[in-house]
Amino acid sequence: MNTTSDDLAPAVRSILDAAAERPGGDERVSVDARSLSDAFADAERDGRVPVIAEVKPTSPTTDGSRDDDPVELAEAMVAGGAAALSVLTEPEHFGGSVETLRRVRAAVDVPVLRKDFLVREDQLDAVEADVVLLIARFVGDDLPDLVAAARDRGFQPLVEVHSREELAAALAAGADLVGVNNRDLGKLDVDLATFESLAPEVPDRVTLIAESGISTPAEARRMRAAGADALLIGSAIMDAEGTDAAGTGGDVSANTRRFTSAESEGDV
Ligand SMILES: O=C(O)c1ccccc1NCC(=O)[C@H](O)[C@H](O)COP(=O)(O)O
Repeated sequence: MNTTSDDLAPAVRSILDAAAERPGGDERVSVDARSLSDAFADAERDGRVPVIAEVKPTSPTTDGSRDDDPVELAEAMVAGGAAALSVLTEPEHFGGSVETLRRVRAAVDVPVLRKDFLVREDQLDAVEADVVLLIARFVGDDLPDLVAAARDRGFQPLVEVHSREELAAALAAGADLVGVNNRDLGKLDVDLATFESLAPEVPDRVTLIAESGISTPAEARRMRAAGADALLIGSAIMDAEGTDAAGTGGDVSANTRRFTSAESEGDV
């Protein structure tokens, strides 16, 4: 595993350069985390597809941005049946912040994932969250130590992979929450077949999440049929393309409901 400039899209190289500079927290955090697997089980019991809805104001692959209050967006996602939320804390390329995550987590009672590009242990201490993302491709040989450091602080580490090699590294590091990212961070292409090819290699004991590129209820069903315990969905819920001049976009609650009800009778 390596992350040389050659094998990363320029936007992703820029994200990683910024991440390397970003400071950590002043004090070690200790989190009383809300259980992600309980939240998924609750959703299944209610007949909702377990969805982690992402508060993602913008991104390198999004035209424009949504400037609505992130807390209002988060509450609308929960009203739409989201089992959990993901909040970008990366400021320079995604319009996120640790303060946004703090406000969202205080306003909702579902688990909240901190979505960022963490590369050092001290960066775990920047803000409390229930789940933290560790991207196998970016942390390389530090993955086992970062998984342990996250757990020591009370976080549930979600290890993101995109290849067989990264999946093997995640399992060797003891990950029990794995996300398969359908987006190739080398080219930024999205291919849902990525999840379909890796899912059969994942042991049943692992909670498996399909990430990125899910844009219709039919695609949500496709990922579930391939073995996804839950789905991480950002762009299709934020619907930034539908934003007006004030940065206000489509109905996030209705957008979320399309996915959480994707397996309900009558849905097409
Ligand atoms: O979303 C991007 O443009 C992006 C670009 C470069 C690195 C990472 C990127 N996204 C991070 C994510 O993992 C997604 O925000 C998340 O999986 C949701 O994806 P989507 O539903 O396709 O918005």
